[in-house]
Amino acid sequence: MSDTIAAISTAQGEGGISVIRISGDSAFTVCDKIFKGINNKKLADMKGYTASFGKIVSDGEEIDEAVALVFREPLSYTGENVVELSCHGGIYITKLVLRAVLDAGAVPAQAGEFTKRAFLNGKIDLSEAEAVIDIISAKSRSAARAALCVKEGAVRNKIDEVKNLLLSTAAHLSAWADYPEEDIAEVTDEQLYDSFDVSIAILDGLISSYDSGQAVKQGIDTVIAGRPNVGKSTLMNLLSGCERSIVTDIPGTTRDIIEDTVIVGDVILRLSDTAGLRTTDDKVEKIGVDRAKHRLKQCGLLLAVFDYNRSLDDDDKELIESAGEVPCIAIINKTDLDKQLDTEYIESKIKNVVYLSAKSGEGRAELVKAVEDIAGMDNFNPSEGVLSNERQRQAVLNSLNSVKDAKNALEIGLTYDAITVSIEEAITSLLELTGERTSDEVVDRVFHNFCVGK
Ligand SMILES: Nc1nc2c(c(=O)[nH]1)N(C=O)[C@@H](CNc1ccc(C(=O)N[C@@H](CCC(=O)O)C(=O)O)cc1)CN2
Ligand SMILES: Nc1nc2c(ncn2[C@@H]2O[C@H](COP(=O)(O)OP(=O)(O)OP(=O)(O)O)[C@@H](O)[C@H]2O)c(=O)[nH]1
Ligand SMILES: [K+]
Repeated sequence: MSDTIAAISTAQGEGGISVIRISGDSAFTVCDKIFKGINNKKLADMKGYTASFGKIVSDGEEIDEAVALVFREPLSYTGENVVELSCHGGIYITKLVLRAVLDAGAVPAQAGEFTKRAFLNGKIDLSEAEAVIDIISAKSRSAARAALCVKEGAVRNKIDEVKNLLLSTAAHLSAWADYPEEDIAEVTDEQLYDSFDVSIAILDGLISSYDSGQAVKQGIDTVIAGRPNVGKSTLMNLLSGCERSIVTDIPGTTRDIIEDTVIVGDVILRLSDTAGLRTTDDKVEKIGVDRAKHRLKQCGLLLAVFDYNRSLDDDDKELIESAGEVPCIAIINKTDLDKQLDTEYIESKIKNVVYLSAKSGEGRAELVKAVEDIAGMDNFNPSEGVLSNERQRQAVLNSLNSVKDAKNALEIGLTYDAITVSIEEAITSLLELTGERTSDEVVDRVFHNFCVGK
């Protein structure tokens, strides 16, 4: 019998109400010691998914009025008996109620222990548990939507599909090999190729969801670069919707890197506005220019800004060259002014070109579209599953490689035994992802990232 655990599940701070969650075999008897329901109704006698109003009493003293929600195993978040006590929000009262629950026999929950129990009791798999963290930490609608899809099994379903396919293939192969005297239909090469190709397609799809998922969740490390005075700071302010960078008509206004996080359509950009790129004798400005050049070579997205109203110079050309090294959008700014720029040259060098007036906002929608395209948003379909972290990506990658090994073994005519070994490796990697076969260490690491009460 495992301990009955308790923790404050709402944020620490003053609010309307706070919730103390209690989970475990003795949740009802523990809470009945301190919760006095109206008409002396005992929590232990209540049906699951019902509520009672009452008082929290400790050492004969009334602490607060509260509502108790009862969940009966297995129908609860953790799969165990659960009581949720909602008391008046307030740090002092809430801690007092938690103390009373602990005095009555519960033990303090570890970080993520409720969700860990949900996992151990088979309510959710590891991908779904990890999605819980993503839901809590989501900073945009699309990040929240993606996390919710995963919580509802989008990744688990894909993995199950591949797993079942590979399991039946491996079973068929070994039955056929092990019981030659039985009347088992021979596995045809077509069937094998078919199950490998289907598996590869699904796993490939999951892998490619990862980068888009990261763009939605963590954001893309984005550098705004260009000659002095092209309008980089104005662009930054346009995207962030506030005056973040200093805009003046003096070239060389921005000298250090200014950072901000903005949501562009469905994508989060972690923007850095950099010093205008030019050769300079000013010592401080030169440091800024060097930093800008360094940053734009390692970013996830380069917004290379050009001035529609000025002709190309050597600094522009140097920037165009760097554009080949990272994902890049060329932004031709100040389209409200007369054309001086050789835009044909830029179009010939950089694939994604957007015409903009950062000052008026004209062209902003096209820029949003270009950013979403680069982040792969048109193929981003969270209901098809999004791998949410490196652990998941690695497991899928390992599985994918093993399926490819199996296919390769078939192509070069290795024995069915050799093929089966690769299929089994592929399955093992998937079981690690879902947590069906994984070490305590991995499970602990997953739940280590949770807050107490979740
Ligand atoms: N009060 C409260 N609100 C909450 C939660 C909670 O634990 N308590 N949640 C916590 O994250 C989220 C909702 N997630 C939940 C997930 C499963 C179950 C649950 O009771 N599942 C049972 C019963 C399902 C059924 O009746 O069909 C089960 O899966 O067996 C409850 C909440 C957000 N809101
Ligand atoms: N007409 C017009 N002027 C613009 C536009 N965008 C920016 N400007 C003006 O161009 C000047 C320079 O803008 P900034 O945003 O400071 O340019 P910057 O590239 O950050 O400049 P540095 O800090 O020198 O690198 C300011 O006077 C802006 O108002 C635009 O789309 N149209
Ligand atoms: K400027």
